[in-house]
Amino acid sequence: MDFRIEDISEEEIDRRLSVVEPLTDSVRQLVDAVIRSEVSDERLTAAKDRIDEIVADLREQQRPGSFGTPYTKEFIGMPWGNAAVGARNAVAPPLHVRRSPGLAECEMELGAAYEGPGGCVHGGIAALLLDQLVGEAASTDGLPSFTGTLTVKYLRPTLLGALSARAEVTGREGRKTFVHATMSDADGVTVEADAIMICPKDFELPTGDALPPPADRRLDR
Ligand SMILES: CCCCCCCCCCCCCCCC(=O)SCCNC(=O)CCNC(=O)[C@H](O)C(C)(C)COP(=O)(O)OP(=O)(O)OC[C@H]1O[C@@H](n2cnc3c(N)ncnc32)[C@H](O)[C@@H]1OP(=O)(O)O
Repeated sequence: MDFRIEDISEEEIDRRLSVVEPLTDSVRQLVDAVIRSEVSDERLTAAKDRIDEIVADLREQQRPGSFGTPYTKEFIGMPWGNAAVGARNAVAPPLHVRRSPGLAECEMELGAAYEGPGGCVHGGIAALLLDQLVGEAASTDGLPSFTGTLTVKYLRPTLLGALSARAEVTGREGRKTFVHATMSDADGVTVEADAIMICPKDFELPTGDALPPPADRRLDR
């Protein structure tokens, strides 16, 4: 796991987010526009050329590998490449997760980029988002948990649009945390999941000069 420390202030995090979040949102718009565009083939080809130019520009300076999850000394994580919540990741819806002890909740808007069956959310996307949420619920005490087993039950089709999701810890047993999660539309639960989350055997929390107690740690931005 990547736990590199980046010694920056919360103000600096906010400054960086104020730059990358609008960019990521524009890329999300681009993805949606490409999926649904009905302009001519010539205009699609011209769009490709313009996008290729932007890609070449961004490639001039690239981080090797993935983004990872850097932490500040105060233990604020920056999982900005994360597939479900990453501030720099246009693949992420993103989820803006609210956490309290043993609980993680969020609302989201899933559009054309998340389609599986026509007009409905892809089952793998629902599983991805619930996986993130069970991980966040299991980790509200500051210790990370990996998904050991995730069992997903699709109760009825989830239409694309406004949705909410919730994950709640239902029990703990040694390094194992049990979490129940649901995804819902306006008419109720469409998908439910049960997870066994496991804190890895040899995991040691990184230490920081000003490491706050677990309950006060902000796990990510
Ligand atoms: C800097 C700090 C950060 C702070 C906090 C930040 C958090 C901010 C939120 C992040 C949220 C991200 C959410 C994304 C969630 C993913 O996507 S995680 C990625 C997908 N999961 C993986 O890649 C996990 C891959 N597997 C592994 O790494 C290892 O198999 C595991 C799961 C860590 C377990 O390994 P281990 O510690 O060696 O486990 P082991 O000692 O064999 O077994 C311990 C217990 O667990 C049970 N067990 C083991 N494997 C399994 C399994 N697969 N299923 C069920 N039970 C199992 C065993 O039976 C045993 O039970 P008991 O005998 O104690 O009753």
